[in-house]
Amino acid sequence: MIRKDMLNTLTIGELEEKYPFIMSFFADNKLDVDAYKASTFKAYLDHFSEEDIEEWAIDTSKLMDDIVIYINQMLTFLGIKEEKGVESLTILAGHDKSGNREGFGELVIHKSEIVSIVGPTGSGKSRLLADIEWTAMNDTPTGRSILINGEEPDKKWRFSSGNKLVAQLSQNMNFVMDLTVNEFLELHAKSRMVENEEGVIKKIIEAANHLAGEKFDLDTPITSLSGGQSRALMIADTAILSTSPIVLIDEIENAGIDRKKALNLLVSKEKIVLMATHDPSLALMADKRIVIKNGGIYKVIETGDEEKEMLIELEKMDKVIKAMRSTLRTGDMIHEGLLHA
Ligand SMILES: Nc1ncnc2c1ncn2[C@@H]1O[C@H](COP(=O)(O)OP(=O)(O)OP(=O)(O)O)[C@@H](O)[C@H]1O
Repeated sequence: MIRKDMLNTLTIGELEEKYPFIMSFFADNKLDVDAYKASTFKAYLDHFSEEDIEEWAIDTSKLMDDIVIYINQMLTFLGIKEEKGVESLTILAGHDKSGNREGFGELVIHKSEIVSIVGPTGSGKSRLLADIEWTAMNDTPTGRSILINGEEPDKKWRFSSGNKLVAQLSQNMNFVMDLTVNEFLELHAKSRMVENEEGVIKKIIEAANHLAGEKFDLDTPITSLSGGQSRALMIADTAILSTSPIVLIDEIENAGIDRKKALNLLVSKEKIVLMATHDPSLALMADKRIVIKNGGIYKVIETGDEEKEMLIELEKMDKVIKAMRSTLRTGDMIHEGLLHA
């Protein structure tokens, strides 16, 4: 469905692409829009002079209403459902903490893309994630705006609890409920009204155990999960159960989970993933990285071939550190041989 305010941003060319039948509306109303494909319909109507309007009895405000009615009636008549999910997320520039405009116009992130957010402590990484979660409309301290599929997002995203735009994995994951893992997942699955609850729960626990160092089962009380286990559970739960098309991760800690597997699990679900991180191997796994400085997006870097090659080296180093960690855990000595593990 189209709303009248959408006519303020969509050009006639875009309208024709989205709603090809609109051409007969222009023809029926004898509107020659050929030279105005790059303008909005409103701008096209505004070009008529007083004389034109009088001579041809053009009622511009009625035409604005009629075009909306026409499009919506045609969509209903043709049985076209426009709910296409979230294909892209656009960040429109705001300003940094000193009020300087951010150094980019707009940044578009597409489905299945991973974007990392890097920057010093306190620079504003969490603030950027919060702007996205709140679908900021120039109403947060940064003055940024967020568009979904290139359009102003529906306010429903802010307030509906079931149909959330964003699933957020935050730094602190403290459970206070007295439930077993199974009860917790059951509650969640019920609230999402999934079919085949049991199968889904099984899938989540399998995925969580795949991520966590130490295994746990469905009867474990969630309050006795370790930091790594609860994080693994939340990641698996978000990837499998959550319908939110955007996942925001505020630093995947090194708390005993395989972060690379975690990321792959989240991304394989055709989601948009943004993660704040200080970790080079995670940052380079992303397609792009946003560098934040003094509260503003300072630059956006594409992860090029050279960096992707470095990622292979980093993975080797990670493996060495992992081997040393498990050597420490089991009470053995660290030795040079581990460097070639
Ligand atoms: N553009 C901005 N204008 C005004 N205030 C901002 C801006 N960006 C961030 N801030 C504020 O600066 C403070 C620090 O930001 P934030 O917590 O996002 O930093 P961070 O990079 O996530 O830090 P850490 O790495 O320690 O988690 C917050 O209070 C935030 O609201």
